[in-house]
Amino acid sequence: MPRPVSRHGSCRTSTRSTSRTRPPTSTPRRRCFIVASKTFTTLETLTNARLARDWLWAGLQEAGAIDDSEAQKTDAVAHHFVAVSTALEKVEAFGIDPANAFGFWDWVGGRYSVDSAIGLSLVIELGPDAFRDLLAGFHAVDEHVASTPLEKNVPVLMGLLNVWYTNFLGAQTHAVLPYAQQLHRFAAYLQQLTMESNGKSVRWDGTPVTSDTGEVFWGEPGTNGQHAFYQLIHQGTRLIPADFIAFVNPAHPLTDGGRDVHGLFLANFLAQTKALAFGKTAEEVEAEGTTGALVAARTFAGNRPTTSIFAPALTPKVLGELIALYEHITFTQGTIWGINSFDQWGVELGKQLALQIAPAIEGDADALAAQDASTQALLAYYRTHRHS
Ligand SMILES: O=P(O)(O)OC[C@H]1O[C@H](O)[C@H](O)[C@@H](O)[C@@H]1O
Repeated sequence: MPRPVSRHGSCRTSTRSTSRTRPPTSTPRRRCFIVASKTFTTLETLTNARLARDWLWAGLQEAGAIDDSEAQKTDAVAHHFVAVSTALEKVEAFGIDPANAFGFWDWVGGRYSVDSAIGLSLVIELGPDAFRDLLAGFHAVDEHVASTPLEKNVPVLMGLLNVWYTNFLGAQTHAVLPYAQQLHRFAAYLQQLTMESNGKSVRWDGTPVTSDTGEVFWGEPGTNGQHAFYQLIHQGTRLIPADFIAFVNPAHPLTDGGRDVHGLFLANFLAQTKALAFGKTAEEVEAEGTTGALVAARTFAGNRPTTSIFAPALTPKVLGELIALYEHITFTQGTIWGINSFDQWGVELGKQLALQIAPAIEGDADALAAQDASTQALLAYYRTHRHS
């Protein structure tokens, strides 16, 4: 555990972390920064950390709390910053005392780390009880996976279904459609989990895979999607398996003219999955009085696969269960495909190239000359049009 830090107020008294790109406006004396980066090398994270450090120094100097000496600036960082990282020597080089770093294990990939020390900002935001409940949700699903026969093992069955949709029915994408606005970023969360894990084309042994792997995960809250892209899921030419996620009890109960708003809302969830499963035959369309070419346009083939995930309420525990469910689904698919769901060399390449290109953006002639023609042209455009 990091030791408490005080003197300037700082990490012992502050209660909120920040991951904003603009520094907070309140007094720097009361700010504690949590820099969360496993490798402590990620360009965006470290840039934000340096900006926060500059902001802190400037604010403390303006308030007369420190002077411009290196000793006092170093001391300020030691008192106002903690880290969550596995790279303790880099944490120290930044100026954070490694004793003020929450560690975890280097084999925990970012996309699997919210339930590790990386969740520190969540502990602060939600409180330790809620975070414990979140962990209990993860644990419940882990136990289920470890102790349930494969034919009844929910994440295994869902993973196998995804392999079936992808490799036998030709599905390219997978939609996740929560009927809860609080989960409006859940599909984006799952994009890192599933696509970074299973976006691979060679197996563990280096041989090329012989079938498609990792689907494109995407989605939006159902109430938005059903007025937008559901049309393609209902009647398009592509097969799009979809997970519908809904909750019996709403976060904010409301009534409209005496009717439960959430009940009306859930009617949509049930209607959409029913329509996708059973469609509408030409006979049913004609029985409604439709004739001619419109009959075909109003006919729905149905048999579009969906999975309904229905829970009592969106609590921290249920959120933990949901995340763990998808983690195990991802692992199941990766296992069937024989790929390593825990590396991400494609992302690493982008990070390395960004470090090489950054000097070219700043005008370094050698770095510019080292780029390919397309990147050089884009850099030339940038340098021509950049203000000041
Ligand atoms: O925690 P860091 O080392 O800063 O990494 C942050 C992120 O960097 C990359 O984008 C990786 O692909 C992610 O898996 C990781 O979560």
